[in-house]
Amino acid sequence: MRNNILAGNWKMNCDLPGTQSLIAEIQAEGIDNLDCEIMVAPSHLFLYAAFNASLNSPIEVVAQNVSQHHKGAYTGEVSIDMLQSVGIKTVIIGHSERRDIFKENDDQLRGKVSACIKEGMRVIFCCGEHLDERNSGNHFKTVTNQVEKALFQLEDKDWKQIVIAYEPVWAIGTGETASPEQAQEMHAHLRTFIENKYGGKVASNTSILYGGSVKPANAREIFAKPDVDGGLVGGASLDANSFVQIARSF
Ligand SMILES: O=C[C@H](O)COP(=O)(O)O
Repeated sequence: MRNNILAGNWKMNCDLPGTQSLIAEIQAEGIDNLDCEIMVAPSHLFLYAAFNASLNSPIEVVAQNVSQHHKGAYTGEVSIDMLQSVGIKTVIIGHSERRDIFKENDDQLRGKVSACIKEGMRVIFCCGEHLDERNSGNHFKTVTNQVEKALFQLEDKDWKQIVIAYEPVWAIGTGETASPEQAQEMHAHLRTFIENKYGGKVASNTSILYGGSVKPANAREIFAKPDVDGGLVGGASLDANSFVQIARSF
């Protein structure tokens, strides 16, 4: 049985006081009886503070990225072991900003996913097409390729640690949301793609989140779709009231 999940990706926003106060504001909105897991992804620098601020609440603090290397001469990188040592159990991998701006490729993402799974981390794996890929009718192929290249080395049992986030790049931070029908169509396509490789049990137990300009006004309609199991939210996650409104939209 798969879970509903709402994850807030804070990207490169919020300093230390801002991180602590945003967590306190989310808690103050009243989040004890939500019908979803609730996660926030602050900057690496403030993960430990965020982890401490979230203790005794349903909020899980997760990381925005991780190195595929375990230790050594990788200036500026953060390892799985470092994340785990400050209480982090889940990491976002393959966000389109990591792919497009920082040129992370399928091989690196596959390495990151494999390393995380081996070390017991949960992974929120992002995939999504650019506008030209959708306009040329290649969006299904683009997205299934991303999933195949980074995830299809995994064994059946590993999928308990995988969450997928479908984020059409043209809908990220643009105010332009995929319609609920477009989201459902891609999520169903992905689930069938996973089923063809791993079988119905793995496919039906994998949470698939939608990301791209999710806000309180559109969340309920998107989350109502049968193959949409929640959201990965950027901009609207930086406002506690909006974020919790979205969390109440399941
Ligand atoms: O990780 C989150 C996505 O990039 C969506 O961002 P957004 O909600 O600001 O469009």
